[in-house]
Amino acid sequence: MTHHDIALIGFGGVNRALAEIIRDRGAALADDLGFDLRVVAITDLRLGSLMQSDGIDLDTALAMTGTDTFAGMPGGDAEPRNDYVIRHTTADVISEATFTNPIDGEPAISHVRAALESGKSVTTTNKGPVALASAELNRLAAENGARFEYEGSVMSGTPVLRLAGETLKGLRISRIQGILNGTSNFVLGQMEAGKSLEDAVAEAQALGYAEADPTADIEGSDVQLKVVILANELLGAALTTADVPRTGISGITASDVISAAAAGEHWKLIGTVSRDESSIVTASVQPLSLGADHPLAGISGATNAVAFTTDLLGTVTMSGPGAGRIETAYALLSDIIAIDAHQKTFAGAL
Ligand SMILES: NC(=O)C1=CN([C@@H]2O[C@H](COP(=O)(O)OP(=O)(O)OC[C@H]3O[C@@H](n4cnc5c(N)ncnc54)[C@H](O)[C@@H]3O)[C@@H](O)[C@H]2O)C=CC1
Ligand SMILES: N[C@@H](CC=O)C(=O)O
Repeated sequence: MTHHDIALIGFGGVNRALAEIIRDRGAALADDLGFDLRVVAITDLRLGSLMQSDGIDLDTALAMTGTDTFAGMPGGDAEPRNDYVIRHTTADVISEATFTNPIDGEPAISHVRAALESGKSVTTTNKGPVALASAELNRLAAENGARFEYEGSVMSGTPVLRLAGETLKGLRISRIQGILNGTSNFVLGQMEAGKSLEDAVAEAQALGYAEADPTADIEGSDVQLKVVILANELLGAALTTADVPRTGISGITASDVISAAAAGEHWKLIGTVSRDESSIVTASVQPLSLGADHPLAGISGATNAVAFTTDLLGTVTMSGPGAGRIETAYALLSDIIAIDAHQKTFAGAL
């Protein structure tokens, strides 16, 4: 049986949900997947840091709230000490799930860099490092014999990056169009049902869908990061957020949404990536009112969907959860499974 020790950097909704999965399903996962998981370090802005190389008691950690602190526990400290913990933990996998910073990706980029420099693999749902530094971080991973995995950075637990990256090979994709933000899609649906934008955002926050600053969801910068990731990962582009014009949904009024619905249409925040005949890739983010015949028109709630326009298959649409604690934690687990599989393949090849 193989073992993976995990360090959780940021102990909010998503990494807590990963800890719950490990606590509640660890034994079943070991039977199914052939490896054991153990959490040996946790850091968080509010709780501080905890390093216990023989495994942290997850019931105790999960019972802690934002007013508690790890200080006073064996291996505990009131400060997160992210860099120290990442470099010195006995974990072989670092799970980075701190706030996404859409401007410069920090401090998450530094967390990922520190992990990879010390030969530890990384799983992350944080869009900043992936959209803003994936070339450097993938290079660093390769140089240090580690893996950088980020399935949950687009469409939460729905495996769009691996699915499209593997199963659409050999097709020419000319367009990727998607509903890529669960919060804004949920909010637009709630507005159709008569709720105010503010009340709908508060509900999305309570459900664990929204960013720490939900402006990123409403004003489109979250989708901007995701279209950069799709363009660069799946179309081999080298876009940055500066290349992607963006308009969010704050200008869409309740009456816009209700009158569109009366005409059989639905407002959606749409991210689009296009590749022309000369392979020039462009991208944008904007709200569009979609007619009922559009493949994305019926996607509701926090569900996300992506329609790929291809030469040999026409349009291929993938949909699934786009936000949520457990759904997103599954993406982290799927990355750990990929890291394990890669290590076993590599060991088998030696
Ligand atoms: N919640 C969701 O549905 C999804 C979230 N994500 C991404 O996953 C990441 C985590 O999301 P959530 O857990 O929902 O967010 P959250 O806001 O619930 O948790 C983030 C945690 O990180 C901690 N933190 C922030 N900066 C830190 C730092 N410098 N050092 C140590 N701890 C720090 C905070 O104290 C908080 O506990 C975010 O980057 C988010 O964009 C991605 C896909 C879906
Ligand atoms: N806040 C985001 C979470 C996933 O990236 C969303 O609502 O889609």
